[in-house]
Order: sequence, then C-alpha cells, then structure tokens
Amino acid sequence: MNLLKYNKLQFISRYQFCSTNIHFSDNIYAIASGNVKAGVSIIRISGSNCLQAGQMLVQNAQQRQLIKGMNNSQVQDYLNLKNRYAHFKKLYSLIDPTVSPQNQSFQKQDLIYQQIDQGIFMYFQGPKSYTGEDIVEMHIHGSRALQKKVLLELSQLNNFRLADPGEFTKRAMINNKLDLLEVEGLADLLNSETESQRVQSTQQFLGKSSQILEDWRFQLIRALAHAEAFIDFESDQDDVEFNILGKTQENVQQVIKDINEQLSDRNRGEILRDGMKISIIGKPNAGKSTLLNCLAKKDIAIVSEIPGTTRDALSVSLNISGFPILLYDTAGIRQTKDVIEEKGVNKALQHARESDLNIWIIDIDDVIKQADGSYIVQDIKEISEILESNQNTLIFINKIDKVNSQKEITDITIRDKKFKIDGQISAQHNQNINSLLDKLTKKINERLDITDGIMSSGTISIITQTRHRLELQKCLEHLEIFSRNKQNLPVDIVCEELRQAVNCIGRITGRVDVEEVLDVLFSEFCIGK
Ligand SMILES: Nc1nc2c(ncn2[C@@H]2O[C@H](COP(=O)(O)OP(=O)(O)OP(=O)(O)O)[C@@H](O)[C@H]2O)c(=O)[nH]1
Ligand SMILES: [Mg+2]
Repeated sequence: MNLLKYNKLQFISRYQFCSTNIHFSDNIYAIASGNVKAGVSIIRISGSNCLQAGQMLVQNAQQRQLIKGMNNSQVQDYLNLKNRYAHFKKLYSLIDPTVSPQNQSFQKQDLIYQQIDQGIFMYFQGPKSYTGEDIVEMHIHGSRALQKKVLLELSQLNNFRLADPGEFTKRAMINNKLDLLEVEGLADLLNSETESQRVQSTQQFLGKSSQILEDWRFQLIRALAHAEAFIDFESDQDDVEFNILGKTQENVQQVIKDINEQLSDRNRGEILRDGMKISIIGKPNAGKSTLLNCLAKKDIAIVSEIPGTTRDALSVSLNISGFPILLYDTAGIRQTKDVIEEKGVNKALQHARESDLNIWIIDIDDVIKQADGSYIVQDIKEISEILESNQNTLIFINKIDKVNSQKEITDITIRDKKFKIDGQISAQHNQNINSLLDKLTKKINERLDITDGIMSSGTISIITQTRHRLELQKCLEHLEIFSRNKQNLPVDIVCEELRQAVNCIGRITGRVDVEEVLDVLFSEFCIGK
C-alpha cells in the first residue's frame, strides 16, 4: 500500500475540525453598537427564527392582513427582504398595549402596529454570516429609549433572549467562523488604544498568526502520519520508504527552528498587548513625580520639595508614539532608617530591575564639575548597579531652568565609570520634553526590534499572551524529545511526543481542550459582540 495514500485517507481527517454548522435552539439579540446615545444604533439578532422576527417588525397592520396564510418564503418575497441587501424599512411595534407582556406570543395575530422608527434592515442568511446562523441587523436611531423599546419588543417573542457577553462571537467560533486565536485578536482589537495594539490585534484577528500555527501543525501531522505509517508497515519491508523517518525529522527540525525564533522575541507581542513597563527612577527630590505628571499631562502624583514624598510606586497608562506604555513613578532611592520609606525604596529598585525600560532622573544640583572638566554624580550604589545591569536605561538631567547657561554635559562619571547622558530637561517647565519623547520612542523601537516604524509584516508576533508562550514552550519540549530520542525508544513511544506537540499548537488555536480559556475570554467581551 502507498504510504501517502495511507496518510491522506486515514490520518489527517482525524485532526480536522468538523465543518457542519451547529443550530442553537434559541435566538439571541443585543445592541451591537453599545448601550450609548448615538446617531445610529445597531440591533443584531442571531438564530433560526430571526428573519421571522424581522419580518414581523417591518409589517404594518394592512400588510399583516395581506400576508395571512402565506408561507415564510412567500412573506420574505412579499416584504422584499433579500439576503445581504440593505433595505430602508419602517419598524412597527409588536406589542398590544391592551394585553399584558406575559401573554404576548410569536403567533399573536391581533397586535396593534404602531410605527416606532425607520431605518436600515439587513438579513444575512446562514452559514454566510458572522455567527454562521441567520442574522438580522437593524440600524435604528441611537436613542436610549428607542433601543430599550426594540429590545422589549424582541423579548416578547418565544425563544428569544438577550445575548450574553461575547455570545455572537462564541457562536461564530463554535461554527468555525473564527478560531480561538482570532477571537482573542478580536477582543484585543476592541480593547486596543494605540496604533501598535491595533496593528498587532488586527493581524491576529485576520488569521495571520493562525495561518503560521496551522502550517506548523500541518507539518507535524504529516511527520506523525509518516511515523505512524512506518510503525504500521515496519514488518512489510518492501513497502516502507527507506528514509521515511529521516524526512520526518527534517519537517520537525524546521518547526523547532521556527518556534525557537518566535520564543526568542523578547516578549514583544505581550509588551505590545499589555503595555511596555517604563519606570522613572532616581534620588529623592530629583523631579520624578513632576516628570510623570508632565508626560501624563495631568496631576497624578504628589509633588513637593520634601525629599521622600513618593512612597509607593504609582503608574499611568500612556500612548507614546503609538505604543502602549505603563509609566511608573517610584520612591526616591536613598539609604533611610524610615521603615515605610525603606519599603518604598525596595519596591522602586524592584521596578527598576523588572522594567522593560528605565528613565533615570538626576537633579542638576547633584552634578559636580571636576577640575579636569568632567562631571560626576554622587554615587548611589543601587542605582549604579542597575545602570550597569540594565542596558535599557535613559539618563536625563532635570531642573535645567535653574542654571543660567546650559552646561554641555555629554557624560557623567559614577564610581569611575562613564555613562552617556541622553538629555537635559526641565520637567516643571516642559523644556526639552519632546526630545525626551524622541529618545524614548527610539529606545522603545530598539527594545521591540522594530526598525521600520510601526510593525511591518515581517514582525508578526504570534505570542501575545502568556498562554501562547507556555503552549509553544511545551510543544518545543515534546518535539525535542521526539527528535533527540537519545534512549532509542520504539517509534510508537516517541510518536506520542509528536502527538502532544500537535495538541499544544491545537490548544493555541482552540482545536483542543480550551473550555476554561473560553469561559474567561467570553466573559470579558461586551454584550452585542
Ligand atoms: N526648578 C525646577 N524644579 C523642579 C523641576 N522638577 C521638579 N522640581 C521641583 O523639585 C521638587 C521635587 O519634585 P518631585 O517631582 O516631587 O520630586 P521626586 O523625584 O518625585 O521626589 P520624591 O518623591 O521625594 O522622590 C518639587 O519642589 C518640584 O517642584 C524642574 O524641572 N525645575
Ligand atoms: Mg515623587
């Protein structure tokens, strides 16, 4: 028997999604455009009865009489509700004010049809719709009272209920319209606040990351098919392609190389998603809190001339040149006997060590000119240690408004070691802050390995959450055991490693074992999405 035939027919199908649509028994509706006052509001309904509901809402009393006895498709023709067309329609109430809401039903014939609005009506026949089910969308006026009224109308219908948060997307995922990674990308896109977050989440939502993962998964499934075929046909030597396992190793090695490349991305995807952590550090009274307020353009941190004012670290989210930043103000670093201040200092040092980037602020009064023309700063052991260990620290001299003529300071010496100065500023008087922002942007680009402005297509980060990183690390471990097979274990035993590796990738895109991820993810979506 031909091995390739074996792998195609009997193997790959085991790892594919089932493509049939799932029909949910109930219909869901929600305001898709958010529960806010706006020019236009979109009400979305999904489910097998949504067209009927839409039809009822656009019929006046006279039409109602005329279509009595017609079947569904005749009604649809009569009302001219074409699939995937925008129709301008009048919207009528279904509710008979003389009957209590509990007694109203879908079949009720004697309703009083008051016009409640007019707008755009669209019908998307499943499976070619967002959820894969039939969908009706009504673009009505964005009044809060009108939104409530239409939701109340829909609530009268049997088998119709308000959608849970993210439920439209959940149905889309169950019906294979989106995979888990794309859904996470969509959630990130909805939450995105900066350009880089928008770019990253869009590429994930549009399936670019999924494509790469699917390609790896396919390579591994092929390798597994070959390896399994080898096991099945081992006894029949004539049928076995001699170097079948060698070929398998080639595929696996390529995937190992690609995964390693992604894992060594210095957390770029996670940083772009969650924000880059930048800490302002320095001695007490240097002007750290003043700088935070200046960059945030509001008074967030307390500023005072008393050294040791900031005790606990506080942060603000900023958008710097399209990058999401979490900027931390920290306690001034010094030796202190005050127990609480000491805790603050330790926290500041911890922030400095863990940050993706630091800005060290030096008060110009602490810069001393030496006889040889060089400048020194009185040493703080801890800060110089951080400067030596963390290359991602920018050094700025503050309070330059205090001196009449600005000194040309290019570097300073701390403990006989020279450090380059990145600039001189006045945080209080907003002097040279744009140049500080330029330097910061350059450093952020360097940190994220971005050389050509906002992320280019060559800089796709598949890993945007810890969950993805952990699964890829596990996948790599399994692949390495498989490919090394130092103990020369039987092929069927090492194949299990390959199978586990396939599952790790499957968990990222949501093909296997993702219930708990789904629960958390969809609870964080808004209603109507
Ligand atoms: N002249 C001048 N004064 C400044 C400047 N920046 C800050 N100051 C003043 O320096 C003092 C200390 O400022 P803070 O921002 O509270 O300093 P800090 O580094 O946060 O101090 P701690 O919280 O004690 O560590 C305040 O009186 C500020 O008004 C500046 O650019 N020029
Ligand atoms: Mg402070």
